[in-house]
Amino acid sequence: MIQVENLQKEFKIHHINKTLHAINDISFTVEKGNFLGIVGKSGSGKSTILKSIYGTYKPQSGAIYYNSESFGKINLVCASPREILYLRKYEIGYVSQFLSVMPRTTALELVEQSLLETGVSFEEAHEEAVSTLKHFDLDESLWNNYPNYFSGGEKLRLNIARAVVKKPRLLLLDEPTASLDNTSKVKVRESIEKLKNQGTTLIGIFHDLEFMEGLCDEVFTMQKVVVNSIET
Ligand SMILES: Nc1ncnc2c1ncn2[C@@H]1O[C@H](COP(=O)(O)OP(=O)(O)OP(=O)(O)O)[C@@H](O)[C@H]1O
Repeated sequence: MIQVENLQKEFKIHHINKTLHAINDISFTVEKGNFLGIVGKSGSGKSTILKSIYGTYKPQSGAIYYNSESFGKINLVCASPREILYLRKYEIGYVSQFLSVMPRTTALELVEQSLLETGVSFEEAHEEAVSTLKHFDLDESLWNNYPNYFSGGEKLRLNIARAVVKKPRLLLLDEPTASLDNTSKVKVRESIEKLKNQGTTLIGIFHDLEFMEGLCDEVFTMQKVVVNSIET
């Protein structure tokens, strides 16, 4: 489903005149329906990999071949912004610890919108949104509130609900359980298992290794980067 080949991403830090090598020569493959866990020290480049797959970052070299339902085999490193937007809408989901909210949009509307943009009817979007929010135990009194002032855990559960409701083909998880209590973590785990059973391919970063136990099919360990910045 995903084949990452010799991926390299660097950032130019202009004010200190340095180039920072975030990831260097990363290669791995994820088969359809499998879950790859990425582990490694803080700053080793785990999020950079996920953001490169999601099209947020453009790597300097290497390739990310994704087996798309609509486009066939596509190299995400060279994909056009239009293709990336299409894939984000219909095929690839991303969950981070942070929720990006839309002004004057309630929690329920955010989850509904996620489905509406794929072309389903309002009734279907509403029904699915309600059952997903219930599944993640987001208190019903919050559904019609704006999420700006939600707690960290509430935002996170909403963020996960938004991605999961679409049942994406590929789901990228960037520490989605970071600020959750144990009960919520179990809910997330259940959803991941359900998605896996439905054939979703997953790549996830978790600091909580216990959480990954028995969930991942494979684990990719980032090597410690000894020197990752050079003068330019
Ligand atoms: N947009 C950016 N601009 C400049 N440097 C960046 C940017 N994004 C990431 N980096 C740098 O790239 C390196 C890798 O960051 P990344 O967030 O991928 O690491 P990580 O392994 O996910 O870390 P953590 O576990 O702490 O979240 C870090 O040194 C970080 O400072």
